[in-house]
Amino acid sequence: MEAVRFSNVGYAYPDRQVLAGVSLAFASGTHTVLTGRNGSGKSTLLAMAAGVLAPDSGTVTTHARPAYVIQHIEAPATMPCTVRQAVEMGRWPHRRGRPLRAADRRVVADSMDRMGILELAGRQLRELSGGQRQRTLIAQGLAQESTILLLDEPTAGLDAEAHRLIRAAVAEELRRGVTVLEASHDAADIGRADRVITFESGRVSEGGGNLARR
Ligand SMILES: Nc1ncnc2c1ncn2[C@@H]1O[C@H](COP(=O)(O)OP(=O)(O)OP(=O)(O)O)[C@@H](O)[C@H]1O
Repeated sequence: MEAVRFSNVGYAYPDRQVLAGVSLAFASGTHTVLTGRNGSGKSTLLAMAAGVLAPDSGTVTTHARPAYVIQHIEAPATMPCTVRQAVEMGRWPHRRGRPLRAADRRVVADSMDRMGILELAGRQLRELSGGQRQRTLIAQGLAQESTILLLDEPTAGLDAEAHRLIRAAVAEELRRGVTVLEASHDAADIGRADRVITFESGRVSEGGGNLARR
């Protein structure tokens, strides 16, 4: 089964072509790390997988509604909202307008626990450090209980404990059959992946990863 497919995808911002002729398919339940220089197009590809950017050419097919976790530096830090409320937003796709139920609250608490932020539940987002905000966004992504998890540099700038929690959460999602696409520059993250895709000058190449080694 396939979770996401890019077919001959091109994308340009007004002053630069970022991706050209990219064709990739991601099998369900696999873990792929997207790597490559700053500005090589990893975030752009994740945004297209999430459906928040449409390709200029080619097609992107996503076989489920993904949970998309942007980097905390991309998120408004001053939004008047507590950590718990931010993670509860992850339940929106399940609620469809109904109030939060006990089962939703359990998922929210479990997601905060997995990111080690239970004790921050009542804090405003503006009162958090960058790493704490990043953990909150990831907890919001986990609370979505999606079958596709898109993570944009989830461990960048985080301490060793946060890094460990995120790796454990990714491993648990993979055990549950979730497909994980993750942009990362981290050698340890890259070493754990089933597939490693390197971005360069609008193109992608494949190499390394446990699938390639099998
Ligand atoms: N909204 C935008 N308008 C114009 N150019 C943009 C925009 N967003 C990104 N870019 C440019 O597109 C290119 C690809 O950006 P992208 O964020 O996809 O790269 P990346 O590989 O994720 O980089 P990083 O490792 O720094 O996160 C970069 O050169 C960037 O400057």
